[in-house]
Amino acid sequence: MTAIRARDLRFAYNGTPVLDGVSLDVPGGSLFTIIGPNGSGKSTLLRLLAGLLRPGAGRVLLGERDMARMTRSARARAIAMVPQTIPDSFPFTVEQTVLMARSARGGLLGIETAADREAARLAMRYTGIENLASRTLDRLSGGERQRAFIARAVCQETPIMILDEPTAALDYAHQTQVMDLLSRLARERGTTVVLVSHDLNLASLYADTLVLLASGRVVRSGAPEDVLRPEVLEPAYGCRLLIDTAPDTGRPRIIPLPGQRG
Ligand SMILES: Nc1ncnc2c1ncn2[C@@H]1O[C@H](COP(=O)(O)OP(=O)(O)OP(=O)(O)O)[C@@H](O)[C@H]1O
Repeated sequence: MTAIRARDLRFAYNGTPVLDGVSLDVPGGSLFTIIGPNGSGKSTLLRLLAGLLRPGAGRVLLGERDMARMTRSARARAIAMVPQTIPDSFPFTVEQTVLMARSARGGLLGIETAADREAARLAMRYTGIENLASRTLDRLSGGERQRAFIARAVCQETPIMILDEPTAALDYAHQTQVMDLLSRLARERGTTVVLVSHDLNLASLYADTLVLLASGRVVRSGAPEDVLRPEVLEPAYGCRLLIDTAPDTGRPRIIPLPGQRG
């Protein structure tokens, strides 16, 4: 089943084109990763898929529903979004932040039910931040703050979760913890997870489907071994890459080489 269908999406900021006819199908209950060089339009594409931006042309369909016709609250019940930049001056505790997800689902802010608090507790446990529940976000490290926002998205209990570089501020242990968690959400709850990542090795390990974007167009999409190939990646990124197969996982392993591509 296809959870999200994008058809010929075009988008420009103040007349400068950024997406130039992007079409993709995101399979339901899978982990879908968008990769590509800086400025290729990945965050813009995510914001269109989340309904936070309107395409200049083209359509986004959630199942059979046209995103352009959905109300804001219908979108909030369908999609949870974890943004790329997480504010560092955020005067709320971790628990309050996570509970905000319930008002996105239609509850009232500040009037949480026991079920809301239980959902928040579970989301914090899932993301390993239960012990930080009463700390305010401005007193957390970048990685802890990132996990608090992921917990908020988990607590929203939506069928679709969209995350912009969710592992960017995390050390190796927390990168794998977050990616294991997102994989579990896809396998156990059937959540459709769409994310942007610059970490091609993590993408190789965890993505069911990869899409490579360059200059606002889809260059290649498919299984990691079909996309993570030197002849595909090197022209897109403009650098040299050594790609082999990792002996223990059998997945493509990507090592950047010094110097630019000729
Ligand atoms: N609000 C904005 N106003 C004008 N131009 C923008 C805006 N946001 C992004 N852009 C431009 O659109 C292009 C695509 O940006 P986008 O953030 O979608 O790329 P990206 O692939 O996510 O980049 P990165 O990997 O660096 O995060 C860039 O050239 C960027 O400068």
